[in-house]
Amino acid sequence: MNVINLQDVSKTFKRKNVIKPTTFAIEEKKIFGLLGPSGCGKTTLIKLIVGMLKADSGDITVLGKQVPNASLLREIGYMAQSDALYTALTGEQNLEFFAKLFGFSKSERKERIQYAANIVQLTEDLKVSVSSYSGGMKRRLSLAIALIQNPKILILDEPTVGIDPLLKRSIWNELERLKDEEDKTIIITTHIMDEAEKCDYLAMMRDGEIIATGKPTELKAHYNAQNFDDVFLKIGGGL
Ligand SMILES: Nc1ncnc2c1ncn2[C@@H]1O[C@H](COP(=O)(O)OP(=O)(O)OP(=O)(O)O)[C@@H](O)[C@H]1O
Repeated sequence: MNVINLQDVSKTFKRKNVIKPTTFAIEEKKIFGLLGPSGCGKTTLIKLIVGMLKADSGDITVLGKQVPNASLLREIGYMAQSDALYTALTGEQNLEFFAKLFGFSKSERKERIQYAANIVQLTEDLKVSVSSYSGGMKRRLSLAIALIQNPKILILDEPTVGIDPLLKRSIWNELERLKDEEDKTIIITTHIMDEAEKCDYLAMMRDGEIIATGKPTELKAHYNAQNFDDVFLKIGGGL
């Protein structure tokens, strides 16, 4: 079943056509990667899906509902590229704030905060003010916030930038577990090739267009390419 459907979706900023008419669907219980060079429109596309931007034309549905729809806020955990955190508060207070927004009881909040902090290895730093967090810690806290309401869909904009390789691996293990054991659908933007390899499906983007889609192995085989840089080159133009 498809949980996200885009039909002829386009977006223009000040005469610049950032998303050309785009149609695609994302299947449930999969990790779906959007891969492409800086400025190709990945963030814009996911902001359209989340409902933060309005498309100029076309239709977007998430879980059968037309976007934007307030009831979808509960179902989508969104981690933006720039961290939207309350820096005067501690990590725990940030998590508490978002958990309260979603109406969890006190005991549920405690459980969700422990879970989310543990996933991103921030448990030890929960009582520390976010103003003294490093860039990587802020990314981790943003990921924890995206997980807090236990959403059906996770949309993560370059979630592992600035995160060390060991933690990156454990975050990926958790994403795979969430998909396999908790039936989550995960959308991730990246320009890191080894992350692209780990996705179930990839959409390769360039200049506001999806230029190829498929399973990572299929894409490489189809273009007789060693890696995704090669695929981009073979389609025409580089990363
Ligand atoms: N609010 C805006 N107003 C005008 N132009 C914008 C706006 N947001 C994005 N753009 C432009 O749209 C294009 C696509 O940007 P977008 O952030 O979607 O790319 P991206 O693929 O996510 O890049 P990156 O990997 O660097 O994050 C860029 O040329 C950007 O300058």
